[in-house]
Amino acid sequence: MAEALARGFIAKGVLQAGDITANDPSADRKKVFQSFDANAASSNVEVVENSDIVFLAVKPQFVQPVLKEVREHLTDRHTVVSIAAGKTLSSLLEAAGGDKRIVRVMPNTPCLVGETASAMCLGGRANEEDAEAVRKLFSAVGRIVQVDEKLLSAVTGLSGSGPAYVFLVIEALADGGVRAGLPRDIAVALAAQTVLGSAKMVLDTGKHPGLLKDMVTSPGGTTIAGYHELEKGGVRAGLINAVLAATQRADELSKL
Ligand SMILES: NC(=O)C1=CN([C@@H]2O[C@H](COP(=O)(O)OP(=O)(O)OC[C@H]3O[C@@H](n4cnc5c(N)ncnc54)[C@H](O)[C@@H]3O)[C@@H](O)[C@H]2O)C=CC1
Ligand SMILES: O=C(O)[C@@H]1CCC=N1
Repeated sequence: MAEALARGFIAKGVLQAGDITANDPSADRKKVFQSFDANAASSNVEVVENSDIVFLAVKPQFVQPVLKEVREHLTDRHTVVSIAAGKTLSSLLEAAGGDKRIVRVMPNTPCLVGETASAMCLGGRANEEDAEAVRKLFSAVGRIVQVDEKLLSAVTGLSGSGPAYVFLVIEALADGGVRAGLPRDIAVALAAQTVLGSAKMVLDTGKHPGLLKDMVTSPGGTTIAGYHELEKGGVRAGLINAVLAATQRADELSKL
């Protein structure tokens, strides 16, 4: 995620590569950052010393140890942004010290292509200036909304994890095309463009997705024949349950 965010911010010109300093215990991961001209640090403290906005993009179980490692170096200058699933503002503040400016963001991987769906909430002494700085970064790579922290697990279950569900849908649609005789590359391209175009119609028209579905569905036609199979297969309930299961898992992670 750190790489996807950094590459996205640079691609959209909201940061220069030289503005970014990253650390990772893995030498290979550091080389990835250097490959696009970001600075590699030799410690997390060095990252904090070189940055105004400090991103915490480690796995949830490493968030508290990393914050404790750098807390003495976090000053009034710093906005701390955690993207870790399930790590609450109160646990972040406890590890960082209560007087810090902390923002929780739940992004998703399409930030890499400038199309993230992200949500944020503010904690500690974080103020409107911090919110604006984070909004500026994430709006450059997609959309960001501000929500109450109690909704962040649901955001994680829907848009944080959601790209995986959509990739499954694209893969399965392409498999259907292959089963019906299309070459794989053409099937994947048509499936992905269909998802992209449909998503754009929802966002651009503001019309209810059910209404847009009805516009495709001719009486006695092809679409209703296919659509009936999706309902028989429980696709709708499967997607609802996926979001719910991931939301519950985010809640569980917040209690660990
Ligand atoms: N992958 C995704 O789609 C999303 C992930 N997230 C959150 O982002 C965070 C990172 O997830 P991923 O990027 O998927 O994981 P990842 O495992 O790909 O990246 C984490 C990186 O942290 C490094 N690391 C481990 N210990 C460290 C330390 N002490 N100091 C500095 N770096 C250290 C690891 O070597 C690794 O390169 C997680 O907390 C996850 O909940 C949030 C939204 C979406
Ligand atoms: O699977 C995960 O835990 C992370 C959080 C949201 C997306 N990926």
